[in-house]
Amino acid sequence: TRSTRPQRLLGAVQKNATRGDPGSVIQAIDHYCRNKEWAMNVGDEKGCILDSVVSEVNPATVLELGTYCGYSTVRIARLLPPHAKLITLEFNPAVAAIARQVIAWAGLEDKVQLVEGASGDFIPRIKEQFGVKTFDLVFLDHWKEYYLPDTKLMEECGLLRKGSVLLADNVVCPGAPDYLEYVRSSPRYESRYFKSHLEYTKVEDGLEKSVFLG
Ligand SMILES: O=C(NCCCCCn1ccc2cnccc21)c1cc(-c2ccc(F)cc2)cc(O)c1O
Ligand SMILES: [Mg+2]
Repeated sequence: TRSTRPQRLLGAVQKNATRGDPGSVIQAIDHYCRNKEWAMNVGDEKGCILDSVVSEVNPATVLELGTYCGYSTVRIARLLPPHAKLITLEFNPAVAAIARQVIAWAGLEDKVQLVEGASGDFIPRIKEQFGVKTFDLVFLDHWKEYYLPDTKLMEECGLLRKGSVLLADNVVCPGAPDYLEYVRSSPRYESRYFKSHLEYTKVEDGLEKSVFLG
């Protein structure tokens, strides 16, 4: 049977990237998705904005909602300090299996814990199951209609502290209008939009960075 897009993306990594070299994994994915076959990675342009936010926050604990093939997981994990932890959640087991191999090819498996499941079930269990108190950084890149309910759930579960940073992908395309309205109007967040483009295209998109004020 025909291979899947994630399988073909992994093939491009194994063919073109050097084991243990996260930069070459990032480059291999971007080259493949720009020249051969589009895929919904955060991409190189928004990826640079992601890099700058990760470097600024210098997080000890990171939550990523929406692993996909592990592109943004690799981008984030390669910048983390030695004992920092990144928990990433993927809904689709077949996609998660690809992401594990991409993360391993980059040599970053020790910094990353990939969990399979749905955010609504997973978020209330994080404290108890993963021994995490609060997250310094959350990267939202899963179902766009889940951004708002999951943010409220993280608040309710006490997973955010004064200064926690939420960074949301795709707030313009596909869009997360209710989430944007919430973080931009709530007195509990200081929000800023980083204008960019939908990965590998000229279509407008951007990242919304929102600092939780407690
Ligand atoms: O849909 C997107 N991502 C989400 C994929 C599914 C996530 C499923 N999932 C993972 C963890 C998890 C936990 N709980 C519940 C569900 C969960 C996405 C789409 C586009 C896009 C597509 C077509 C187009 F024409 C323009 C733009 C671009 C992006 O950058 C995207 O990120
Ligand atoms: Mg995205």
